[in-house]
Amino acid sequence: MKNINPTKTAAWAALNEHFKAISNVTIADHFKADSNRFNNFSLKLNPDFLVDFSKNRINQETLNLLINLAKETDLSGAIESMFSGEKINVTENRAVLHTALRNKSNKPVLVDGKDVMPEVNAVLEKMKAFCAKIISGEWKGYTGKEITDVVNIGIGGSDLGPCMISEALAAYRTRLTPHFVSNVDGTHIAETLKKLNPETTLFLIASKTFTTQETMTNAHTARDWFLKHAGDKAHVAKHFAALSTNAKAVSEFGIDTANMFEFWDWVGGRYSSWSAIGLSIALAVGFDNFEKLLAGAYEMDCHFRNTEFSKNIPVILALIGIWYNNFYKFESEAILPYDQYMYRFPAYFQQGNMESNGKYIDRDGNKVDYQTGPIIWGEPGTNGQHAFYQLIHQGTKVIPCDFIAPAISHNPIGDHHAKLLSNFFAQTEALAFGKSKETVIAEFEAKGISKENYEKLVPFKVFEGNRPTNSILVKKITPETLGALIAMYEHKIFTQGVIMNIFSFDQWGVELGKQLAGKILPELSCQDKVTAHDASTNGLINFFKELNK
Ligand SMILES: O=P(O)(O)OC[C@H]1O[C@](O)(CO)[C@@H](O)[C@@H]1O
Repeated sequence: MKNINPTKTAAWAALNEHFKAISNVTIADHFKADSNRFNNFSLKLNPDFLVDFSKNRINQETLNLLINLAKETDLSGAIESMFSGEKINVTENRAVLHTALRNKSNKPVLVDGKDVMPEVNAVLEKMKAFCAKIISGEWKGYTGKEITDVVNIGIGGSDLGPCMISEALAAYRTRLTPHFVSNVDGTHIAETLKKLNPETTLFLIASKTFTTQETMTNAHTARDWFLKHAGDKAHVAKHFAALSTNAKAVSEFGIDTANMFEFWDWVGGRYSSWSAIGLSIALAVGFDNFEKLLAGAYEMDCHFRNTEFSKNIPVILALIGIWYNNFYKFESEAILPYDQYMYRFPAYFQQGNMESNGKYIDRDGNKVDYQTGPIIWGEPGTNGQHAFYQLIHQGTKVIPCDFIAPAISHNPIGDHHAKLLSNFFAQTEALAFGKSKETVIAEFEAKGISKENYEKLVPFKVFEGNRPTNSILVKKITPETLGALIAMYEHKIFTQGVIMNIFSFDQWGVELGKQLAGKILPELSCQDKVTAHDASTNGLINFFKELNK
């Protein structure tokens, strides 16, 4: 990958000029100027997957200049570097190959001259066989009963993806009930264990490193709870499996490596749901559906790798994001799924995006003087409408939003879905076009309300509009569609990282907190007052100790 400061490119200078010329042009103006705007500013991955990006503050010139930026920063070269297994995660000296995990072409992908596909396929086969045994009930617990509940113990990428995907595909559930424990707060595991019978529970300890404090603490608590009931350590083999890259730590924990599902250091934690980390997904929705998820992601991978930038969905979404973050200085983006099953999708991409691109050091080790990753947040519609949309419509901050919806519901009850989707369509229309003063007045007058009674209310009821959105409308949230949607955001994040000249696949920013927590932990149980920190931290720790006396 070439290290190019995006702000030093000719495209950036041209974008600056273009921004001055266009910043007062509204989304409504853009629609007036182009009667074919919907067709010109929307793309399809396939007949069932549409991305409409017409309700943005862009025109064709904006896109052309942004595409020049992608070309000048060698996005094409970076895409090939990633897919072909180059060690683009430089600070950890690793390749970045989540795409190999769903490489349905099975064409070789080389890391250090070795094809990774045989290993990938072997683990998939092992997962398939394991799922078949557990789901069919052939696998029995220590008292001879079938497994009924699967508890994934992991955190971050070893939790958010498995949980989000298992929930998003809940309509495809097998007979197994999945549970997810992540927080080191003892409440999380305690409340989960209350619902479980040790005789019929399978624990999956999901940790790339198998050293993460939260996960190992929860795993030990789960094992203690299990052994309290089962007694004999030999029974652990029937009830614990590990998903990890660290075979040594797995066997030290007491899990038979026959029950270990391996992945590799070239799979980033937040990109690992496609690997053995996805075992809880495969158990929850069936291995065939897990494979369909991979196939959907592969379709998006092929689109991303082979499509020219002007028609490339993740690239266009990434460029629009850069445009807002850097030129308009809009700081956050909301992801708003109009699908209750997808309620964890925003949280998933909070990690996906913010852990990948929340960085102020560029690939040359210098501090950047431009914006890198945005703040990502969101909730499912329509709940968000009754919570924070007020600010999106009339606040002083502009928040570009992605609206995501399926045309067909898994639960077609009465007119629920029509109501849901009418809101989905209405919101992006309202955000883009708003409501003028004239319309507000006309509405009052149509109701026969006198000017004297409505006059003071008018400013509060005006919506200035011009609030940007993307709409992603798919036929149904199937495993394939979900796989494609996830891969779409992954590649958007990758594209932004490449252009912003940062390393998207490390996460050094999580280390300091872990390091300090390690120092503080023994201080919490010692008798003496602590004095080693700043006045605030000392004060807080000492007050905590007092409260615990
Ligand atoms: O899978 P592991 O090694 O337990 O790590 C869990 C999570 O911790 C992090 O390393 C940092 O919080 C994430 O990147 C990762 O997803």
